[in-house]
Amino acid sequence: MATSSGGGSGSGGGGTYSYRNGATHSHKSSSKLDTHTHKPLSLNSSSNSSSKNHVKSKSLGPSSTTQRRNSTTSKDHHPSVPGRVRVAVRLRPRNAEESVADADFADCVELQPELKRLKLRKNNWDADTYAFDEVLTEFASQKRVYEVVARPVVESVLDGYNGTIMAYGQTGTGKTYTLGRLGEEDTAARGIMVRSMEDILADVSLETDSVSVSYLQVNRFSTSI
Ligand SMILES: Nc1ncnc2c1ncn2[C@@H]1O[C@H](COP(=O)(O)OP(=O)(O)OP(=O)(O)O)[C@@H](O)[C@H]1O
Repeated sequence: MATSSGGGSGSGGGGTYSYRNGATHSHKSSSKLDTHTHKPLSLNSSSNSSSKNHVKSKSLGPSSTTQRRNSTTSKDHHPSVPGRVRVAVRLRPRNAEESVADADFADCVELQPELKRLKLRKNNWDADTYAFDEVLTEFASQKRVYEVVARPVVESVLDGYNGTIMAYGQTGTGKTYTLGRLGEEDTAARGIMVRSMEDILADVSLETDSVSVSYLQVNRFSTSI
């Protein structure tokens, strides 16, 4: 949803898409994009080892749900239509500069996490409301963001589906923080990429599976890998 870049007046609303089954998604926006794609992050089993009781074929389609592993978490995390794009919005805390300037974005952005809605006030009498699959406040931990946004996609990848996690938003809204933080100083700060790799590597067999990873950053007309 292109409207998930909530966070007016320089606040940090970053949208996060997650998607599985390998379809592409595009939207028209001049925002900078960070893309963490699971398609190149492919899992290839080099043998038909029976040591794994779940399928890792990339050719599985949505109709192959009967072949999916019996994962309660997968089901729990996919209460909605399987295969559709899910969109979350995360608001970052004010930074020091904004605090000093007493930026008033709190007055124009109102998160309603229970209702999974974000309200953008245009003025005292008018507001637009946007619905999301997840609404993550400035107090949401990296762990929580991973669990609600990325873990379902990682589990789908481990079931043999393609999946994509993409963060978008204007500069400084927290895309790199959300996706790319390594957490070297503080492991609680680990971002989606590190946590995804941890879960994937914990699940695969290093003897029989191969894992490749790529991380893309799309900035208007340029892409860096
Ligand atoms: N949830 C958060 N909690 C605390 N600090 C955050 C959070 N999100 C972002 N920040 C901080 O905000 C600043 C900008 O974040 P970040 O670099 O991730 O933005 P970005 O969207 O990747 O920007 P750019 O598009 O310019 O690369 C950083 O200093 C980062 O540490």
